[in-house]
Amino acid sequence: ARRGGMRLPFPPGPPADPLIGHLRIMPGIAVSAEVFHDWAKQHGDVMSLNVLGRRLLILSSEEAATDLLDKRGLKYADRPSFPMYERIGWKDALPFLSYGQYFKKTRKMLHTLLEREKVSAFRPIEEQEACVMLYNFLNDPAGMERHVLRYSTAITMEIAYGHRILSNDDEHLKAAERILDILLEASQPSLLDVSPLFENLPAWFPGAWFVKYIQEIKPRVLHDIQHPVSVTPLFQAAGTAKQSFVSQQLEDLQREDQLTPESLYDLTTVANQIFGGGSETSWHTITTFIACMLTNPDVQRKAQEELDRVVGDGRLPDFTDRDSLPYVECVVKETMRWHPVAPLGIPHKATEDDEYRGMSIPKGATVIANSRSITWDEHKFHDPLAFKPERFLPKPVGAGEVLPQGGVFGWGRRVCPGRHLADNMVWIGIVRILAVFDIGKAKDADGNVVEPQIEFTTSITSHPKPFSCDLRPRSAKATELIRQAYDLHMVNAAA
Ligand code: HEM
Repeated sequence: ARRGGMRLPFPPGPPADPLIGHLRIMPGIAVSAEVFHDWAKQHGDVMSLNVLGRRLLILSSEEAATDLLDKRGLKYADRPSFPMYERIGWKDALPFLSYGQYFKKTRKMLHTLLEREKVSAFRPIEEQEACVMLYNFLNDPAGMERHVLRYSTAITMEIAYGHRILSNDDEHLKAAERILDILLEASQPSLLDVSPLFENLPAWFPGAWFVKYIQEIKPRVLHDIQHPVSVTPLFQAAGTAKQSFVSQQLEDLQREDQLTPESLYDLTTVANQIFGGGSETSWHTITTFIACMLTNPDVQRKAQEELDRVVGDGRLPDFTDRDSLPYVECVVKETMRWHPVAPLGIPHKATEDDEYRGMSIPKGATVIANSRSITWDEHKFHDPLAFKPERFLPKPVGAGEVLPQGGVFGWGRRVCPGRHLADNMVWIGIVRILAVFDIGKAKDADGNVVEPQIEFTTSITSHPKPFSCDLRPRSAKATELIRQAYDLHMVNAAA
């Protein structure tokens, strides 16, 4: 961009090499959010990097991200290309789609299902699956990770496909778990980031690991996308299909005589976003919450005091209690602030030249809003690294701080379409765990307390590395409640 004949400067950044730019100092994806956060302290909340001639913009404040990605949403609605994700079978997955007709079509299909007013219809599924999670915690506390994964996967599977997960061995749980591994593996830098021409390298060529990887993983990925839809007509024919996004869409298409290979493909792709987008993210959030309770026992106690006071011990909390549980609400927010599921969000791309605060943003620049900086902004949050839910309570009881929604769910035209569903899934899961379980430190075989080490595995999303904890029902009454709720669920499941 130019002003008065003068070329505007690019936003500042760390010193660059004249030829390869910042390539040499670019951090790996696992630590990018932290490194960019540090750089921003020196170079400001709008930084730019040059990687082999490509411009990368890092926004490190809510203001900058809102000004560009929200207020000028159309200019930043595009995505850069994700060469590996596109080649392993996710080329039409909404998070990675370029802005255009197909994006608009699939986003609308998803939006229609997930609007704020519509998602309350899924509450019974969420409440039920929360009961299953509690029951699994009771019987197999060491398997906590898998039980949370089952919780989030079961909800999205039922909403998307009408498939009810009734066993810990259900194959869709493996598919959901696989997404975490694939996101990690396929986000490693590869020659494809430099040029698509490398796609044609022979698999034995040095550095061409991705050729074999794509060959191996793509059939798996495509199977995971197509399989749940391909079996739906069988369930429909047998009369056992539950109402779902897919069954509803299939019925509509059949009635309107619009069921074609293309419309079936679109439907399959969109349904996979509910499953792929929803199960991973809620799984990470609830596991992160458990890690935070382990390391912040005072917070846990305070939330439980509120629950005991408002709900008592005679029943499990449900959605009607939400407004009466302000501290629990803050715990959920603080979990999302303290460690956002997507530390760098998902990158956007500038579709035209732009200018901001007297600096030039060139067309084609990749634009990242660093959630880590935005939710740890010391101008907005006192003691930002500490886990302090009361920061969100109004003054004078709390600090009156506000959670930047964008730092959790993203921005503008690419804002997470599943955020209202996610909000419900995460809240009911967390509140029910708090109501009936004490999350404490585990003991080793010799009876010594294991001090928790909470670390994260990070690619585009971030998940706590395995940690041990002691999940203990809060009372005999709590155990009874869990059993009763589960029995009721099984009766309903059989119906
Ligand atoms: C705690 C749970 C969740 C978190 C923290 C989360 C976070 C995000 C973020 C940060 C983005 C990127 C936004 C941007 O580019 O600016 C995103 C996109 C997306 N999310 Fe979520 N999400 C969650 C749950 C869900 C659920 C439940 C679904 C589906 C049912 C979902 C589906 C999607 C899809 C399809 C996109 C891509 C949208 C696009 O590119 O236009 N997410 N999410």
